[in-house]
Amino acid sequence: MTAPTPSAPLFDRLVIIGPGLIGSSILRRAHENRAIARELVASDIDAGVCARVRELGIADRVEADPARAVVDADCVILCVPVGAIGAVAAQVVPAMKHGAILSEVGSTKVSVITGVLPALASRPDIAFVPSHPMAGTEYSGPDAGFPSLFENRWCLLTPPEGTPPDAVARITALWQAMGAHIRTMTAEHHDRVCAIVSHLPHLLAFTICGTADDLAGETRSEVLDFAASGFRDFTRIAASDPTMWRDIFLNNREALLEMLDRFMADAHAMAKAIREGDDTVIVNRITRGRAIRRTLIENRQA
Ligand SMILES: NC(=O)c1ccc[n+]([C@@H]2O[C@H](COP(=O)([O-])OP(=O)(O)OC[C@H]3O[C@@H](n4cnc5c(N)ncnc54)[C@H](O)[C@@H]3O)[C@@H](O)[C@H]2O)c1
Ligand SMILES: O=C(O)C(=O)C[C@]1(C(=O)O)C=C[C@@H](O)C=C1
Repeated sequence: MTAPTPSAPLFDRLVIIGPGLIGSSILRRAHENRAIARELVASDIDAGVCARVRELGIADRVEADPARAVVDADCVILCVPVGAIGAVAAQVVPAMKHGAILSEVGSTKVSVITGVLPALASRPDIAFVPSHPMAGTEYSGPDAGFPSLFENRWCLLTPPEGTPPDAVARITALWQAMGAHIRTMTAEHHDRVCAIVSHLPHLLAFTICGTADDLAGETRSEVLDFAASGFRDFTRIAASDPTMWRDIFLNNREALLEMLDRFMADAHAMAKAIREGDDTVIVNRITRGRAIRRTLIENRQA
């Protein structure tokens, strides 16, 4: 009796451009589970990041030149800030092999897809499958990543119309191997959803920290020293990377401003209720917030 042949890995060569928090987490998981890719290659614009990824031993090969890194890859995932994705796609696409898959993990989608499409115009053989893992932390860089980052988290796919279903199925399998659950949607819907559940909360956190800090400066008082856990929860989010968040805000401008307008209208309604002593409006608003938190906790436990 012959031993069963182990099934081939999902990808022969998987390339991560930008092995920071997200890219290095993908590498770590794929390094642990060799059914994901036979060979892992990483490339970064920052020589220090390349050196650190070599030290960490989470890629089989590290290339400073992204065009060299992607040669013969089955799948290339761009894990760079949103504002750099289009330019990096233009650098790597001409060097990609026939029939390979290009993916990216940007936090916004409409402008990212618009930015990548020109690079693909002369390469109809390359399938493009944008993805967005709804997982992260306030830390960045290759040391911040960890293999379980995507476990039990959503990963949103926004394949443009006409993307070959086989490529979507392979990127789905990749994220499932990362431990994520998949949802497919249009880029426009993605950007509106992320504007309210991710981008606006970050905007509020950056702003409230700035307001409190200004107040401390103006009154020369120690307001921030007394911050208890409520304010500290905001400061965790506000500690996120400035380049990443500048790019997200500027690249999801319309949806973010729409959600900000809605939020400001609701905040004004709350201010009016407080001014007028309308306890029904106040209590209703707080009760809704509490119910949302409880539902999230129950769903995560399920
Ligand atoms: N941090 C999160 O919570 C989170 C979650 C989901 C998606 N994302 C998205 O993932 C992407 C990466 O985010 P991150 O948190 O891993 O960032 P990060 O800063 O940890 O890593 C980004 C890496 O990209 C490199 N880079 C930047 N420009 C480059 C270029 N032109 N060519 C090659 N490398 C380049 C940087 O040197 C860095 O090593 C962003 O698009 C972000 O919007 C982030
Ligand atoms: O947990 C965090 O610190 C995050 O900011 C992660 C978070 C989010 O807002 O939930 C941030 C940006 C992403 O595009 C996806 C996830």
